[in-house]
Amino acid sequence: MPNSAATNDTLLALEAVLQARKTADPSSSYVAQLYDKGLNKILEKVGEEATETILAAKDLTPDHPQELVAETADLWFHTLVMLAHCEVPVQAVLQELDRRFGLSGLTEKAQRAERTDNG
Ligand SMILES: N=c1c2ncn([C@@H]3O[C@H](COP(=O)(O)OP(=O)(O)OP(=O)(O)O)[C@@H](O)[C@H]3O)c2ncn1[C@@H]1O[C@H](COP(=O)(O)O)[C@@H](O)[C@H]1O
Repeated sequence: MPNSAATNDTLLALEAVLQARKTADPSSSYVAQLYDKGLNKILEKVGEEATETILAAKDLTPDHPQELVAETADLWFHTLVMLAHCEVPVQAVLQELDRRFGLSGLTEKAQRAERTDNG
């Protein structure tokens, strides 16, 4: 089973913090401020960070990867806030990636088309 314990531990520890922030005072927490502003604001941030990640990748020079690393971290962080707000566990996404692991995207796409054809 493909699994990076360090990566999963970090994501799951962060998820626990994001859950705890649901009862935090917005004046003391960026995450609580996002929850307070609601889903549209969270989605706006996900879109903004996705755009910034794309721009960082386009401007990437091999000896300076840090900007792309930082923007990708911002994007992942805001998607985790989105999942927490929507009550979707991070574990469900990790399990879905594990389920897909080793399955070619082309094979999966063909299976999807077959399922659609069969109603
Ligand atoms: N990983 C992060 C993290 N990554 C990015 N950010 C914040 O996300 C924001 C995104 O950057 P922007 O420049 O777009 O922010 P901004 O201009 O203030 O945003 P807007 O006013 O435009 O909405 C910044 O304020 C970053 O500090 C994060 N804030 C929090 N975390 C984690 O979440 C935990 C809880 O945070 P708090 O709820 O603030 O305690 C922290 O301990 C961290 O582990």
